[in-house]
Amino acid sequence: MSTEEFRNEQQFITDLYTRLDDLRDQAEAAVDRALRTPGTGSNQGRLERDVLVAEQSGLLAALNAGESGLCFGRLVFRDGRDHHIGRLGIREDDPNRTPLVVDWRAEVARPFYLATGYEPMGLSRRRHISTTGRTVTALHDEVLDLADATRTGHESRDADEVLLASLDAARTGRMHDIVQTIQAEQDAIIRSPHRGVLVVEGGPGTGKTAVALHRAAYLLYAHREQLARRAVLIVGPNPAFLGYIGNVLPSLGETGVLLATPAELFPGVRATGTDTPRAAAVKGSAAMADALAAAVRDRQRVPERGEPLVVPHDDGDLVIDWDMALEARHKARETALPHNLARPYFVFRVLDALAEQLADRIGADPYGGPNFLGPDDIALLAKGIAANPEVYAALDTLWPALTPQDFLADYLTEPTHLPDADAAAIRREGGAWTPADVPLLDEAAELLGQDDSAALAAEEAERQKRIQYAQGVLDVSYASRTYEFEDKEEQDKDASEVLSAHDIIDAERFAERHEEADHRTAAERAAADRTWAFGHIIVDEAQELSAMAWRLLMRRSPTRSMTLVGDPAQTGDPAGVGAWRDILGPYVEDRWDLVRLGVNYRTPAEIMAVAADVRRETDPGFEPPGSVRSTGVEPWDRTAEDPVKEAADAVAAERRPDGRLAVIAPPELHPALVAALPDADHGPAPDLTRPVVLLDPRQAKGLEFDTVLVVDPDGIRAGAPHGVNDLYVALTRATQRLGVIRPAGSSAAS
Ligand SMILES: Nc1ncnc2c1ncn2[C@@H]1O[C@H](COP(=O)(O)OP(=O)(O)OP(=O)(O)O)[C@@H](O)[C@H]1O
Repeated sequence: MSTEEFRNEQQFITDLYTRLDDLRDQAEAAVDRALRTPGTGSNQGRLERDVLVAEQSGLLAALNAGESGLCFGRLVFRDGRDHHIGRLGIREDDPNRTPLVVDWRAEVARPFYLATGYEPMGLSRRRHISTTGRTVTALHDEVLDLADATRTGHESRDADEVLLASLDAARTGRMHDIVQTIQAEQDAIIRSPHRGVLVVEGGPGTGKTAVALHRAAYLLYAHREQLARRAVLIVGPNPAFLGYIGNVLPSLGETGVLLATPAELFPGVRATGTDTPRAAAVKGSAAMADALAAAVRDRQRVPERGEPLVVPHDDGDLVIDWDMALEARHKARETALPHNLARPYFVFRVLDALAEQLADRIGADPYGGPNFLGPDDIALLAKGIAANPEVYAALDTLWPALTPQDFLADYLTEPTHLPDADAAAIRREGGAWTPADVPLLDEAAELLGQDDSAALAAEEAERQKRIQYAQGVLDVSYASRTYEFEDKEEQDKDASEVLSAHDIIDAERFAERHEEADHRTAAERAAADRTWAFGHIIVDEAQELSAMAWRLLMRRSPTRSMTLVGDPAQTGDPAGVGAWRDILGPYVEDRWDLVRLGVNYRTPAEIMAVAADVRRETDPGFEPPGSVRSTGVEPWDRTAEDPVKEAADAVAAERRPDGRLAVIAPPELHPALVAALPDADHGPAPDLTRPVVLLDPRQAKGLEFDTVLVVDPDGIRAGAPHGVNDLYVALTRATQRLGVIRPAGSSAAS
């Protein structure tokens, strides 16, 4: 080992952290100063201060994120260029702002991930720098220019040493970033253009999630202006998964991303209920869109023929009959507006017709001459009708204003436009919203539209009040100017040249200037806005989404800038669509790209062989992704009279002081397992950082553990509707060891 090489690198790292500390101190001081500044009291002053605080806080978060593994690589080019690569770009405090360390996302850093001996990309040497805290622990050099005879003493025999060490490391219950070891096939996906739809398919452990998250970080770096304003949405299958991946982007210095499950995408609704698999499948099916559209039309009623609505009125009864309502409904529907927005057309049409009706009755000439009433009289009659609350009550029964929540709750009590069996599966009186209801609420919101005319009118009234107030302020200023300037003009003729507020601004603009600006981040605003259009959407475990959930997501992405990652072989959701063509066809036809990841970084070959056998039972030609490593540890498979006790014994034997163990079992076994495993965390959102957790196969999706015990695989396989897929998921979660426990009497251990 060349100690000099090591010392030099350590010195560089030490200096780099000193610079990081300086930058951090500066950012902290800037935030502190801004917060202490008393502010001018003006909104403009407050806004500037808030923007500064937000900017510096963001910078501080990024600098704090860089603390661990700040610099992890170095590129030495044949032409003498020499760059350190890190989580963040950091520059010297010199007039040229010389880069000290280059951000991994910069173009110049690319050879770190792509260069090979065959295609060295101008590199003479690539170095991986491993650190613990601020101390360099290892250097791994790869010589890419074979003509270069210089040796540092850190040349690696095995180019994948750093990757394998990272794959072998004990798990923590939280996903970590992979910036130090991104592989070439992954790099190509991470940096591919952000326009259009990109589908990333790959078997278990091929790094789909890792790639998706690094892609988000890359896009925010490469298109910061655009994406920071519109925000990036990352959709994951469940809250435990989002917790598992939640640290990766902050560790890369990115905080402006919204992570959500599809069930969280209707602001104001928390979906805490559960559906039967059958109900979830029906609610997720594309047929629901037509059923809901038809159900909304059903709410646009007309009286039965010969059974008109009669509304008592001062000037005589008003009669809303079949003809009148039908014609008004036709006109309203002709607008092609959503239900609530078309409603005023219906209402005004009926009001006009009623005014005519009354005029005909009151002003009719018994001798057949023209109506006695003039336009002004008829207008007066119309006004009287429009002021009659009973008229509105009648109109409400015909074309009610509806909220998505009221409409859907009502629809679910008596579902229509569905086959009887489907309707029976989703029929429900009250109860909490379920995840499968959320896309239906969104669909309903689209069909109904929001009649915000009342809100807009209130806002306009508020604005007028502000203008009046501002006018008052300007008048006072003008009045005082008269005296002030008259005095001054006496003494100083130039004083009349001085401009004052009223010279350059009118009341309306003055009022607007004093409106409160919205200071929330784009991600925060997006979370609260159902109609937000995201700059880019990344969907993990995309095969899980139902047709209705896709409709919701596509509405959030009018530009169709999306990255979808998934594996149809792991589909578990009852309504999961699976095939990409079926999912995407309706939205982008065939304008989408598909890339495949083919190397399994998680599951050792020994475990993958067991998992692949399960799939081959239904798909004999099945080929799993090749594992990048084997551990020499064979999975075990036991049959037990008491599988719960066996699981408890196995947990005691298998658990390690560091690392994480998961017991994955069908939900029916959970009560007994909870009792037998008092230490294991469990429930809807288990704490994955605990040494032992108990999960059902659906919860295990996307996660990984050092050791996995699968209890009752046949029970999992028998679960509806994608039992084989669920078992496949369960068997592919381990990075080191797998044990399978079968209750006696189930199929024999293989
Ligand atoms: N280039 C890499 N360097 C280091 N670790 C990697 C790399 N690529 C993937 N990994 C690791 O492999 C494991 C599996 O990755 P990931 O969870 O992204 O796979 P996946 O394809 O989403 O799997 P699944 O579909 O089974 O959920 C993770 O621990 C991840 O950190």
